[in-house]
Amino acid sequence: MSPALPSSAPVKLRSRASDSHKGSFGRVMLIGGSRGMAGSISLSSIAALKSGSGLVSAAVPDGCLETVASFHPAIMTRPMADDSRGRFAFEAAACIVDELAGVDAVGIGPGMTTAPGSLRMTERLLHQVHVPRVFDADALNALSIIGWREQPVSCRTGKRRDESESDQQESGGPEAAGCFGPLVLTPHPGELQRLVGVPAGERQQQIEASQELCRQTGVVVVVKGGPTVVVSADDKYVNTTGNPGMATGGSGDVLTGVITSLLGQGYSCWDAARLGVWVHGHAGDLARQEHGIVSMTALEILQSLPAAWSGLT
Ligand SMILES: NC(=O)C1=CN([C@@H]2O[C@H](COP(=O)(O)OP(=O)(O)OC[C@H]3O[C@@H](n4cnc5c(N)ncnc54)[C@H](OP(=O)(O)O)[C@@H]3O)[C@@H](O)[C@H]2O)[C@@H](O)CC1
Ligand SMILES: Nc1ncnc2c1ncn2[C@@H]1O[C@H](COP(=O)(O)OP(=O)(O)O)[C@@H](O)[C@H]1O
Ligand SMILES: [Mg+2]
Repeated sequence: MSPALPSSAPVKLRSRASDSHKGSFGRVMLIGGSRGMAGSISLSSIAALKSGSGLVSAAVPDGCLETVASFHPAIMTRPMADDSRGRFAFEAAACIVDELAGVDAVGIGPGMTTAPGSLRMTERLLHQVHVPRVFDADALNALSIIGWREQPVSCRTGKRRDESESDQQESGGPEAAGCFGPLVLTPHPGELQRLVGVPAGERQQQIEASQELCRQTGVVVVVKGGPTVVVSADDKYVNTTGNPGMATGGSGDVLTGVITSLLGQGYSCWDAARLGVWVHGHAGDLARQEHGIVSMTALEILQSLPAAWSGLT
């Protein structure tokens, strides 16, 4: 029996002009990975490619560069300083802002660990980078650890107040809407518990706390689950695709790449998050159809993205 046709996508896919070139569809960078978790950032990077990005780079700890590079020849890799355990070193954070010159969107977090270098990297991405960003996995854990909402941040400059005397006079703090620029958070319930302090089992309360977070900071939150709910300051979207076969390691890493790609193509955070979760769930449904709910893996979700996107063009 074939599954029911999917409900329609919440956002219309943009058409491609005949004179478009790779720069027309966004240059994106995925940041993450570590020794032992090179697969996660590879899944994200390939998902971005398969979601239409013109150019995809992966910034990874030097020690896992060859592994990440070997998964797909079209992914460019940027070696970043690593520590003795194959995680981002503190020095990696020093040059990440320069690495992002000319990049249209960034996704950070999968497989990154919460090593000191990763915490610093996340902090830089939060305060010093203003292109649209997706924070997932360990970037979310890093936010919880660094106490991102308690830090006095200038909405105008993005600097911490103690970094700039002139900011002392400015009104508004990190709680003012839009402080962090265009930013999508993609927590699963465990990560969300760390972020907002509401237990993973309390789904409705987690959604409400996420919306409060959106109101205070201007971010968009993808509350993962079955079904995933996308939350903004004044709206909620309940996704209609996906299935429990997607409860398999790496499926969220694929989503990170999909949403980052859409941000790089110019979709707003709200549209990129809604369209991203929809097509990701649709790919999951196609993977289930072909491989079954028991055996499907994140790799099959990734490999179903072309068919999922084709249904929209
Ligand atoms: N191939 C690779 O390289 C892969 C690498 N990966 C990388 O691994 C790193 C760790 O990420 P993670 O998500 O595996 O672990 P973590 O953040 O500790 O969260 C788990 C905790 O949250 C709780 N929890 C409650 N509800 C939950 C829910 N619905 N969904 C999920 N969890 C839920 C859960 O509760 P429990 O299961 O114990 O009931 C547990 O206490 C990260 O860098 C990631 O990118 C992965 O992407 C996989 C593929
Ligand atoms: N029961 C389910 N029904 C629908 N989707 C699910 C279900 N379980 C997990 N998913 C989806 O799979 C993904 C899991 O993300 P995440 O937990 O971050 O995985 P990982 O970190 O292993 O890549 C999310 O997009 C989530 O919505
Ligand atoms: Mg995850």
